Amino acid sequence: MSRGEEWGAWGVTVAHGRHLALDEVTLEVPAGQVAAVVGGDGAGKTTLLRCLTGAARPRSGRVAAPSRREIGYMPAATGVWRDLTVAENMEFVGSAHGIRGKEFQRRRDALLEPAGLAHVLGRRAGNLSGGMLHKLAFSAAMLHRPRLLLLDEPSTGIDPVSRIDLWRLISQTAVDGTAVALATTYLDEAERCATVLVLDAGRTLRSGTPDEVIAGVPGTITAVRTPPDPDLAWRRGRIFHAWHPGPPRPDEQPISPDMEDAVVAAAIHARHTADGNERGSR
Ligand SMILES: Nc1ncnc2c1ncn2[C@@H]1O[C@H](COP(=O)(O)OP(=O)(O)OP(=O)(O)O)[C@@H](O)[C@H]1O
Repeated sequence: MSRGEEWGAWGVTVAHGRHLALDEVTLEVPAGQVAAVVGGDGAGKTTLLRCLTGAARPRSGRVAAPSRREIGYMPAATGVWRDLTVAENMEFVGSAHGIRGKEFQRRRDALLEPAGLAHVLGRRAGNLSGGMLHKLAFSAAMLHRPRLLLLDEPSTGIDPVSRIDLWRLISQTAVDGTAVALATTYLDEAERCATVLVLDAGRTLRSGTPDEVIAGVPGTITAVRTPPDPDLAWRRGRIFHAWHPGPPRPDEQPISPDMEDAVVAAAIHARHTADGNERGSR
């Protein structure tokens, strides 16, 4: 695929029995960009990535993805073999893709050097730190130069410094022209992606650029010490942010929301609308 073409899923619905894991969801993944899929447990993030790999078959909708050999996939559990060394993990993946000899070594070194793993080739993966393990999984997923890279919660559970390292690798991969889609529960990570798709129980709550998602927050968000309604508020450090569906009241000073505010407010709004509950509009 050359730059400018686009992989993705358009209007896909995936059902498990009567349960809809995805309900007419669209995700576009252009080359050279990182597209984030965010949402809580069971939102449908993994199912959407699995649609792009061909492992999940939508009941309706359209998927455009390269062949499986041109997809890199890093599962949430990393997919690394813990009993194998770093070098053996890379060799195993390399042989599965038919990459051997000098070409393999060049590619392995080009990935492990920036990942900070070149000096631990002989260490068992099970003895790596969490951050190193995730960077090894990322390197293995990138070994065959995939056109589409899918990362399922790549930075969950790793320390903040490793998160920064991993993000440097992810950003460079997109800059080099790969199309990247990742599932994450970290909203600060979503904020730095080209596009964000916010899922909740298989439905699209919001999608667009981070600025569009933040600008699309309905109602009013304020900063308060004591929330008037705990169901419509969330903690931000030592204070709370509170949402209501109407315009700002005369005594209110609305805050400028960030991605976390936007996503939480969108989820509360969806619940509020589904309930037909007008508590917040007084
Ligand atoms: N094979 C399956 N059979 C039945 N239900 C499934 C199957 N796979 C996923 N689901 C259901 O589909 C919904 C979406 O799951 P999915 O794993 O895509 O969510 P997620 O956003 O990745 O969350 P998590 O991080 O918790 O996995 C959930 O309700 C889940 O229980």
